[in-house]
Amino acid sequence: MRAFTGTQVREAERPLLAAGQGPALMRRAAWGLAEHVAAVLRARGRVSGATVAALVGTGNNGGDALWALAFLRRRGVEAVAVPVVRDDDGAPRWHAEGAAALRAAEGRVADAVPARAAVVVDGILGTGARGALTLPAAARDLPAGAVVVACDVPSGADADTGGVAGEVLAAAHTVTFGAVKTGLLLGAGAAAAGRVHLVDIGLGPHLPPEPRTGLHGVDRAAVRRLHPAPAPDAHKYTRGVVGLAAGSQRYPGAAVLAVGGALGAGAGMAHLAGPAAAQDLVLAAHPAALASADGPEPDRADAWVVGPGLGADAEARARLERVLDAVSAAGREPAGAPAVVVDASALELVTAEQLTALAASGARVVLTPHAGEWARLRDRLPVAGAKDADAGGAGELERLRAWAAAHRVTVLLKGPRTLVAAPDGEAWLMRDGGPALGTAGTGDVLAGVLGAVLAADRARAVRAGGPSPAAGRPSTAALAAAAAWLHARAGTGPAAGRGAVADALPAAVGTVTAALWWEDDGRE
Ligand SMILES: NC(=O)C1=CN([C@@H]2O[C@H](COP(=O)(O)OP(=O)(O)OC[C@H]3O[C@@H](n4cnc5c(N)ncnc54)[C@H](O)[C@@H]3O)[C@@H](O)[C@H]2O)[C@@H](O)CC1
Ligand SMILES: Nc1ncnc2c1ncn2[C@@H]1O[C@H](COP(=O)(O)OP(=O)(O)O)[C@@H](O)[C@H]1O
Repeated sequence: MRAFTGTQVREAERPLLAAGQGPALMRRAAWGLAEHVAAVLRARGRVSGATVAALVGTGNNGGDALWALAFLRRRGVEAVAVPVVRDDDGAPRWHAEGAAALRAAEGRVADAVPARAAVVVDGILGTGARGALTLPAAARDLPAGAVVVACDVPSGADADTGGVAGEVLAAAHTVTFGAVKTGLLLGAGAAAAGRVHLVDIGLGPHLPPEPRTGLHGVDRAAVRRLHPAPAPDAHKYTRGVVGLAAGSQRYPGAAVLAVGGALGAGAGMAHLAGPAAAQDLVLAAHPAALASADGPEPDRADAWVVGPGLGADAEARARLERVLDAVSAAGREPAGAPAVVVDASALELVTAEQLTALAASGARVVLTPHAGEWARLRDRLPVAGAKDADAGGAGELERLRAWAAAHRVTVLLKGPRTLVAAPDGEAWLMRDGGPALGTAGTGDVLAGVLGAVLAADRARAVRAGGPSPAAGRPSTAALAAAAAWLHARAGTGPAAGRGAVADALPAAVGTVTAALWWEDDGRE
């Protein structure tokens, strides 16, 4: 699934409208809307005899709602249209053909939503909305039991950004046309949209094809492609070696969690570079891991994870520098630079110059801040267009894109939903997971999972004859989204265990990864 801004969808519609297909598109959209409303009615009892009211605005969004009422009327529904704008002479200001269709179907017009309405369709505003909305009186006093179904976009939400500048009419369902709008997935718009249903109206061939436009969604099929099962002749080095500069005397546990994440996601080898306290704990928890002061030889690591539990002292800084040196040294070798995950403490330490050097080395670089780390990164390493703080939504996506582009790194922003943006603008949204993951240490596991996914990709590329990120290799942003999906699934599935989620998470990642890789291969 890929989501597009309302503006991109309007662009895609333009040639079809110019070719006179507007009315056909509208009827297709309205038919899909009517189908979903009928499904809501069926779930509540019956369709015929039920009352559906629509709040109808002045534009095509209102036109969709009027046509949908007309279709529903033909299925025995009592269809009531409530115009939200009237001209001085009292005549409703609305889509003339839609109104004619409703009249022909013997629908009614009223000034308020009847108390018996089982469903209220919100056809006030769609992608044509500009600026703040003040809800019309008829939208303020809806019957308590009525289910609100938004037509295309909840009125008041910006279809591009998910921002809500004024008031918004919250819906239980949004039936959207042509493509899912980014404003339905982000920020306040996502909260107001409820469940989103897509109706195909034939816009597909007209939507922008490039990966850097739109917002990609990640699912199981995508993750299977991005993090495939090891080849039958795989061995530990061809599956990917992850080096982890993690854990310190003060925070040794983070090393255990990060190494566990890497092993759970199927790394061929996970090798800790850390102090004795962290080494001991890691080996006690994961006998399969390696642990030493310096980690793998520079030419052995396919990916480095730096940061979990590193701390902020001079030693932490020196450990970060050692990893970055190893990466640039390896970048000069034929196999090319290993990937780097910059997480946790390393996000507080890394400098703009270091990011520039990493980008120049050709390494895949992913920074994994949570909201607090992200705010500090933007303060410490400011970028035009990434600074101003507004509430959530695609404003946030655009800031992420601007920052990623300026520093030429991929950024994975953690939180209740995970957003990934690449320097070229490619962006992914991962909405799996849940509050079960909101405990200390789960981010450390994610860093390890991401290290394993990136290491596997590099090892595959080296085996195939060259690590160049171009030709046929997945994008860094896609790999990061895949890692976030594995982590989220592990955190919410039955394998996650109860209570101390982070401790149980590496094993749960292993269960999810094994199911992803082996479940269809005919073995028990
Ligand atoms: N054009 C077409 O053929 C198609 C249109 N579609 C529908 O058309 C919608 C877009 O229609 P429109 O472009 O007519 O736009 P809208 O119906 O979203 O808005 C119509 C009018 O509302 C007013 N308005 C804008 N912002 C306002 C605010 N903040 N407060 C009060 N009034 C405001 C403006 O006068 C604007 O022109 C889509 O969301 C979709 O529902 C779909 O049926 C697909 C096909
Ligand atoms: N409410 C939530 N819903 C979904 N995912 C969540 C939620 N809260 C936290 N997470 C996920 O859990 C992880 C927490 O990471 P982080 O804040 O870095 O934890 P820590 O630093 O303690 O390891 C992230 O992957 C984040 O996306």
